[in-house]
Amino acid sequence: MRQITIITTGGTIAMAEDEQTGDVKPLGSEGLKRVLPLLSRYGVQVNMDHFCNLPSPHITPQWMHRIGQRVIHHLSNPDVDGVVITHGTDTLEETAYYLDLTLPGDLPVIMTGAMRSQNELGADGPLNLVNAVRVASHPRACGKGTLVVFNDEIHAARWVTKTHTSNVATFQSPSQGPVGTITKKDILFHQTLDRRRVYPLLPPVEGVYLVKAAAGTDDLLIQAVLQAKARGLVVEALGQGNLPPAMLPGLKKAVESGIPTVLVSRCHHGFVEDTYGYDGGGKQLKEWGIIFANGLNGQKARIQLMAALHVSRDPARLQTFFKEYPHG
Ligand SMILES: NC(=O)C[C@H](N)C(=O)O
Repeated sequence: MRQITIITTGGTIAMAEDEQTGDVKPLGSEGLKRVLPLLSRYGVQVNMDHFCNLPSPHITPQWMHRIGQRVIHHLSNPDVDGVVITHGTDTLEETAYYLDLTLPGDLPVIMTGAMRSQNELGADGPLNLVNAVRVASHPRACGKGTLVVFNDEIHAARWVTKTHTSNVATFQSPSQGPVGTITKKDILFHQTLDRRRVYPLLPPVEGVYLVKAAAGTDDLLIQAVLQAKARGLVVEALGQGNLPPAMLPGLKKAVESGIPTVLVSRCHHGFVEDTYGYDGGGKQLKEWGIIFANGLNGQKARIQLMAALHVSRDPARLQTFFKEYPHG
């Protein structure tokens, strides 16, 4: 029998709907135990660690670090073959990516959750949990970094994102597609994944801000970031990595005052590049020393910067980190 530990952290998978009001509220993960006997047919034995019970908008980077330490604690037990983490879906991709960047070792670490709470019609938590445990106990899940199992699909932490507010097929990897599929009888991996960089498992550096560009936006929010003496800045730019000119004065000041600044695109596919030579175009931003992230979305680039700042604050070095671990 393979042995898998489930670490529960909360989210809708640990919630129930109030029959009077319809509000969905935290309940606890005890109800999930009901599905565990199903797993013996797959030759898996499961232990549960009820670690915390938070809606995922309450998960902070500090919590991500605590979850990472908990994973290491369980994986250091030689009898444990893999870990499943249940988590709210709203910030699941950020925790998954943090763990992907920081956890050493090759044993499977699988994250899952639910879009419908435990007593809602068509609740997806039980199936997602059983599937996640099946993947965690599969030898081919080793060495792939943190994976997200949801709605019969397996996604890489580096590519997956929440795409729908309520649909059970919310987790998608827009640029690459899923890395695997779960059928009733089988687990099929159809993409290879290699991990390139592992940052130290330290509490993520606080004070890294994410600012989004839109048509005509100015530098008001960047000025606030400057005043806050931020440790880092991620700017979600337009298209291939271009900004409205009114954002530039604050941005230039941020770069000149040594705040490591990372550029991503608000597009779901593709890379930011120094293509355009007009005012605010990517060429100018590259010349200023802004770090270009390869196909990462804004929230994940922020997580990577929070982890990478433990290793270096030098924009040129950080640029190599963001390049050598491509995501698009
Ligand atoms: N489906 C969910 O888990 C959403 C919930 N708001 C959470 O992230 O905790």
